[in-house]
Amino acid sequence: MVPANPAAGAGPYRLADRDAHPGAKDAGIVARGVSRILPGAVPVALVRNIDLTIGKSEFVAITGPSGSGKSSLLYLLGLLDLPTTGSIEFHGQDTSAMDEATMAALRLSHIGFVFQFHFLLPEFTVLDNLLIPMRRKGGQPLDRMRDRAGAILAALQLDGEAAKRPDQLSGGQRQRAALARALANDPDYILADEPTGNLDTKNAAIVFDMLDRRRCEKERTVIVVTHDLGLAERAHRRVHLVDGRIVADRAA
Ligand SMILES: Nc1ncnc2c1ncn2[C@@H]1O[C@H](COP(=O)(O)OP(=O)(O)OP(=O)(O)O)[C@@H](O)[C@H]1O
Repeated sequence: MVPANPAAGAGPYRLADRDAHPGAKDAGIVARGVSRILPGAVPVALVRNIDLTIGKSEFVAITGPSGSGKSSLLYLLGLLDLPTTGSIEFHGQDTSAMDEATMAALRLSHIGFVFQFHFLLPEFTVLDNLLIPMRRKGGQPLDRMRDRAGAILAALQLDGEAAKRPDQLSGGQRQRAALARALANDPDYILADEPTGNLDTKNAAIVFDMLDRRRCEKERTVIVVTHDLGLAERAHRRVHLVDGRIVADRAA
């Protein structure tokens, strides 16, 4: 149930602009007949024959039972893994024939990925974890990068933790730091694997608000894999997987 005035916030999450769902008309990531099969004596199909179009400014939740292929699909959509059959089109470009360097450049500029296990670099501070991808992308002076990183951290209520290393943070702070890093290069697509998993209500609400604000204010696309019914209910579209196949794809 979504409050009539989302700003009133009836639950842990507030949705800023639920009715602005633009549908898939401005297609950004298109999966066509995508399967991912691990070879072996008994091949394992992670996802099977997926057709999916995700457009600009959508907030999509990928749901399904454990082992249904949600993370595998997210990795494929985020160009972190390659389909065994079928193709992924990204911004109108077929990625099948791209080399790894081109894919890496696309990821660096356009995709922010929040992993299920944060994968922050343990030997660097939180601030440096944001500055590293920024410097790899380049294009602006270090002072500007620092200001931007500081603003992202402040928006996620992490301004006091910038100089800490990941092992000095709480679980919720680490999860938020991982989201901050994913946002460092202001990606067009934010793909997050269980971004609110194991978070308390307050931390989950901070994460959700940040994701929804990016979508709303900057027309970014958000795709989350989640078991969190609260988060899934507030997405504009829910794609449900069972045994690696899409069994439901519904606008909320
Ligand atoms: N490298 C791998 N080798 C063998 N099996 C794998 C591998 N990666 C994933 N799988 C299997 O593929 C299936 C899909 O995995 P995936 O992680 O995509 O599911 P999921 O829906 O995200 O699960 P969860 O909700 O538990 O995170 C699972 O049965 C998993 O055990």
